[in-house]
Parts: sequence; structure tokens; C-alpha cells
Amino acid sequence: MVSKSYSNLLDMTSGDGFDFRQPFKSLPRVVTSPGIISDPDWDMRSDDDSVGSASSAERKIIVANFLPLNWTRDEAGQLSFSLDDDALLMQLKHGFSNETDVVYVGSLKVQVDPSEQDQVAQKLLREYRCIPTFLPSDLHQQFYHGFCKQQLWPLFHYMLPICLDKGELFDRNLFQAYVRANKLFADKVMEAINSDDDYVWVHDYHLMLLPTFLRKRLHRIKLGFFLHSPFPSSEIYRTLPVRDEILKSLLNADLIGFQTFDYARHFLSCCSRLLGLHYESKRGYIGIEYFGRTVSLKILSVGVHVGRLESVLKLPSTVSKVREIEQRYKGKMLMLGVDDMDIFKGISLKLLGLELLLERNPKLREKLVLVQIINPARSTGKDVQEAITEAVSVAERINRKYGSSSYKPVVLIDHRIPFYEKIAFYAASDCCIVNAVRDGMNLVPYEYTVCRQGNKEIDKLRGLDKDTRHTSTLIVSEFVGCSPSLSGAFRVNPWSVDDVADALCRATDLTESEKQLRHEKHYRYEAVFGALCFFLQQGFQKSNIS
Ligand SMILES: O=P(O)(O)OC[C@H]1O[C@@H](O)[C@H](O)[C@@H](O)[C@@H]1O
Repeated sequence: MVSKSYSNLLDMTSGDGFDFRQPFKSLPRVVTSPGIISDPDWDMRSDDDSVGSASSAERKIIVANFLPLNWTRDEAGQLSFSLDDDALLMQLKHGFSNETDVVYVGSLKVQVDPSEQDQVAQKLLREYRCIPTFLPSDLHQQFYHGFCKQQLWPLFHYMLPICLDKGELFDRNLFQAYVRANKLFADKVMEAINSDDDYVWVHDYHLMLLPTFLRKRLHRIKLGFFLHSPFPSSEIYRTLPVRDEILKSLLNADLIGFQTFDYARHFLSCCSRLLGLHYESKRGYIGIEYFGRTVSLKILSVGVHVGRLESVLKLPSTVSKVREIEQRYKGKMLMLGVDDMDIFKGISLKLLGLELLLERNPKLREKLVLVQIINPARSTGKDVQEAITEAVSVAERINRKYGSSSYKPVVLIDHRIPFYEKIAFYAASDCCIVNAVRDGMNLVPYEYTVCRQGNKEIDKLRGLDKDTRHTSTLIVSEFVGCSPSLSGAFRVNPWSVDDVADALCRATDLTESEKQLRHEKHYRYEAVFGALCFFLQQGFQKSNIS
């Protein structure tokens, strides 16, 4: 069945015939009959499309660019999949009750031949409750590597496209690919929706047009959107040629979640300055009136799953890795950086800070090591390649200047390492530094703090008793979302190499009791508030959407 509204959407994907700026007129928000929605104009599903039965348990449909799945292909070309327990989306599941049926919709990180897609889709649904979107590879390229990574990602991290010849300028073809991809995701979400009680929770900047497509097709949908990345100041956001389309689409959600108050504030400024909308703020609740609907805004900061980190920390492989790392760097202060390879992580600026520190403090040479773990880049852009080359070249220069045959001040680990090994590095490091020039939240400081608290096995390894107070030292850029919550960290302006070098220097000079106090401040926050944040993230509850 192709309804009138559906054909409009098809028009829109060809770049004309549909105006995103038309809001949806208010229809009654009351669900009149539980179960299958019967309004044919809004309900695009057929019975065959549905996943599960109408009487099944509460269902959350989590939509994200990538499914939380790892894949491998054997020599015969046979694909196999496994759940990626480390994926943030998997962590969200821990907050739902066992009765909740969680279904994921998203892309696979591997291209699947059309002849295999049905079989793979059935298997993934049956075994992992995952519904793959199977974007054609040219569409994925233009949507993800084009519009998302080259245009939205920089802008949302405050970088304006000023270089005309670098392919940074707004490209309407790439935007159309973004529209087409979002529509394909919407098709798959519609397959997953089974009843009016299902909640759809859309994640991140890749899918900002999904609320429009979904609201158009199922007006009474219960729809939340969570932005993992920053939402920039209105002065930056307003430069986006499709600013109204995206803003209005987000307003088609019932609930919009942001990592920090500042990002929500920027969003509100955009709504008021660009769309002339009013909002109401009362007792921690912010509501925007939008064509007869009230859209709620919430701060739902992502946190870490403390229990999961603790269970990995306990593994014998982790404990023996901690021992190995501590022996390798015995007698040296171990500093740690853990970043994805991305132009906004400030890795080279961090290294320049270290270089200045060693230049100014000869007595620290041979005494400290920075281990910088760099997860492989997801973006294929030239800018990322340049950032890698730059970081490697600064690290080599530092090692040439201040290293020796038995000492390297900088150790770059530029490949993915197993999760337990990362956890072991956290546990073994005296100091952790996050120097991003902009980042939505950044969970590294929280993971580091939990791991430094250690456990009985690690204390035993170090010959410590159960009353030992633990220590940790954090240096954190003031431009990352988690920064305001870390009152015991050295906050730095990552653009100031002097500032970074000073913070590194102060970190080398802390007394034991200062390190304990700073650690305890963060650990208390993490164990109590961090867990709360984590569950708030699950807080896409009935009360949030009336
Ligand atoms: O780099 P991608 O694939 O666009 O993914 C973006 C996301 O990457 C994650 O690693 C970050 O934790 C998120 O904050 C971010 O939004």
C-alpha cells in the first residue's frame, strides 16, 4: 500500500516536491485503541511486516546508525555475527527490565550481497533482535562518509566550512543521500513497530530526519531522540543551509535528550531565533510548544556501567595485564590517553603539551611515559589522515629529542586493543588526559576513575591491604561534555599548549593525599551519580511521553 503521504516522501528523496518545513498539524495525541493502529493514511504496516505479536511485552525500538554487532567472514565467504558487548547501545539494554523486548534497527558494518540479505536479516532478528537496514554501498558512502562525517560532524563540533576547495562546502547531493538513508531507516522502524505501546528511541546526529519520516507515517508514535554529539551554539548552527529542515524534524519527536545543559540551551536558542518558538521551563522540565504538541527537552547524560567495568576488571586476563603493564613502566609515572582517531580529539595538541613539559623540566625526562591509545578512525576523510600523520610525526619528534635506547616518552598504540587490555591500562595509569577540542560527553574519565578504584585482586598484586585509599589524576579539556562533572580534575584549554604543559606538570607534583582526595571525589560521583545517569539514559519511560 502506498499512501498519499508515502508518495510525498518519495518525492522528497528526489530533492523536490516535499517541504520539510511543513509542520504536522496536531492530531489527537490520545491512543484510542490499543494494538494495531487502524488509520490507513498513517499506518504503513501490513501484518507481515510486524515483529512479534501485538500482545507481546513492552517493546523499545532502539535505532542507531550502526547495530551493536561484530562480524567476521570465513574463507568460504560465510558471514557470522556476535553481539558487541562494548557498544554503547548494548550498555543501554542493561537498564531495561528483563520483560522489555529490545529491538535494534541500524546498519551493519559490512556490506551484504542483496542475494544474502533476507537470510541474514532473518538470522539477525531471530538471534539478536536486530533489524539491518542494508543501505546500498554508494548511498552509505554519501550518507555516512559524506554528509555525516564531512559536513554535520565538523559543524556540530564548531568547525565552519571555510575552505572552498576541500569539499567542505554544503553539498545538496550529499544532503539528499542523508534524506534517502533516513527514509530507509524509517522503513525498517515501521517493520519493527508492533503496537501503540512501543517506544522508538532514535540515537544521534546521523538520523535527525527520522522523526519527520516516522511522525508522518505513524502520527501517534512515541518517539524520543537522543543526541550523543554536541549541539553547537546557534551562531554556528544557523550557518547550515538545511537548518530548518533538521530543527523541525527534531521537533517531531516527543522527547529530545541532550548530554549537557549547554547543548539543550543552544537548541532552544535555535528554536527561538530561527523558528520563533517559545518554550516553558519549570522544575527541571523544558517544553516547547510546536503546532499543538509539546516537545520535552531533557538532559540525559550518558554514564558508564560501573558493574560491567568491575566485572572485566576482575578477569584473570585483566589482572595479569595490569601486572605486566606495571612492571613494564616500573619507576615511571604512567600517563594515559585513550581517543578515537578524529580531528577533534586534540591528540597532537596533547603531545605538544608533553613536549613543552619535557623541554621545561629536564628532571622529568626518563621519569614519565605517555601511552596514547588511538582507536582506528571511522571516518575516511583526508582531514583524519592528516591528523594521524601529524600525531605520529610529533610523537616521533618527542621520542627523538627526549628518548634513548631504553626510554620512549611517547608510546602510540594505533590499533584496536581488546577491551580487557584497555581496562588494564586504565587501572595501571597514574594519570589520564582527555584533551579534545570538542566532544559530546567522553566517557574516558569515568571509565578511568572506576578502574583506578581497582578490586581485591589488583590490590593484592600491589601488596595493598583492604583499607588502602586509591588514587587517580585527571586532566580534562574544558570543551568536553563531562568536564563540569569532574571537580577534582585539572581543567585545561586544549588550544593552549602552555596550559596543557602546566597541568601535566602539576599532575606530576601531587601528594598522595591530594591524589586520593581527587580520586574519591570522582569515584563517589561516578558510583552514585554516574549510575544514576546511566539509568536516566534508560529513562525514556512512559512518564516522559504522554
Ligand atoms: O563517528 P560516528 O560513527 O559518526 O559516531 C559518532 C559517535 O561516536 C561515538 O564514539 C561517540 O561516543 C558519540 O558521542 C558519537 O556521537
